[in-house]
Amino acid sequence: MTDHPAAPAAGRAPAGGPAEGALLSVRGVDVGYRTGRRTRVTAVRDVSFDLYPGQSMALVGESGCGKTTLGLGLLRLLPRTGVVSSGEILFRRKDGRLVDVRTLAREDLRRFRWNEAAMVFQGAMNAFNPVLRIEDHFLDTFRAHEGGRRRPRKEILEQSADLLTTVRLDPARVLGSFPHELSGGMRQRALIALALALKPQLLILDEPTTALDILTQRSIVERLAELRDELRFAMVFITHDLGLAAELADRVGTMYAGRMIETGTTRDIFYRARHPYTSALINSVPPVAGDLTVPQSLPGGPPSLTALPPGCSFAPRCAHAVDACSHTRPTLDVLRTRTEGLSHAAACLRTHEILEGATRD
Ligand SMILES: Nc1ncnc2c1ncn2[C@@H]1O[C@H](COP(=O)(O)OP(=O)(O)OP(=O)(O)O)[C@@H](O)[C@H]1O
Repeated sequence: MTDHPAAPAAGRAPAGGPAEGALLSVRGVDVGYRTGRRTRVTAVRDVSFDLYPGQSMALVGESGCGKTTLGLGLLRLLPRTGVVSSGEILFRRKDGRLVDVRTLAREDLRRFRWNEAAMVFQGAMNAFNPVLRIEDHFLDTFRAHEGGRRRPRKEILEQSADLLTTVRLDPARVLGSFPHELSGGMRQRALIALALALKPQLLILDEPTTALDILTQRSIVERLAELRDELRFAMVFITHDLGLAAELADRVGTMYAGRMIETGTTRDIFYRARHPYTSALINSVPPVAGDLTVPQSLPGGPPSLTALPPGCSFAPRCAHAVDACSHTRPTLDVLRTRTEGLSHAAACLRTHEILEGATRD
């Protein structure tokens, strides 16, 4: 059963300027990488969404679909060969001003990162400088990003100790340690504490618990959810782990070949997926809820970014594809309108026809 009306699309998702009350309004963002003197690939195409304060959005999709590129692009942390080549990244700053992250000047961008938005990468070992103790990372971060009076070391270390305690680490053990002296889980927690140091309004987490054992993953995820409730930061959570997405996210965006092809509440996506790719992704792993069914593999892989099919990028792998799918590119159409960016939208020409087949409940 579904509560979706089998009605025509209610409009395109989302368009126009910034959404009222949103922390982040992403509009038509493309991100490209230079691959040679005259060659470039577009790894993220025409992505738009709104994120509201305190919301948690998971980005899911197979490897190479553009999740990390989008996350890096939002904070302008792309490698030198990468560039946000079009669109707007509108962000409501702590002082209430709306800025386009794309146009921030160097110094302003430096203040924006950590203070307003921070990113936690996969594999904290690479994020830490191996020759600096954890306490030095905190000192450097606070000093580099706090303007005005230079605070005494003791005061910063006390604050750092409090932050480490919030992620359930023992500051007496951790502050004086070098990164390699900590376990992977401890390092990842320390990195989350560091990312939260300047009370950002947005945290982008890229596979923050991959490579950790399941119990450590669980405890970090639970703590993150609690911290989000306490501190009200918004999260963009990049993951391959659909179980984690279901647990930590209010909403999910599915990415395929650089586009966001479905977005909705976590319930929409896991129980009423309306894009065959999202359904296939969910069916390829044991269910996160409901009856135990046999996972079905999804043959093939995403297309090369340099040779995208003219119509729907998923058509060559899609069991529901018809002729039109190979030449008409579907737009991300709203299927069910909700406020605060929680509308359910899918980019599939056949959404209404394949409705029943795509639902799980
Ligand atoms: N520095 C780069 N130069 C050129 N192409 C790149 C670069 N980084 C990523 N890409 C390409 O951009 C596309 C998107 O990659 P991205 O890492 O964003 O995907 P992803 O969905 O995050 O994958 P994963 O889940 O494996 O991290 C891929 O085709 C990738 O090959």
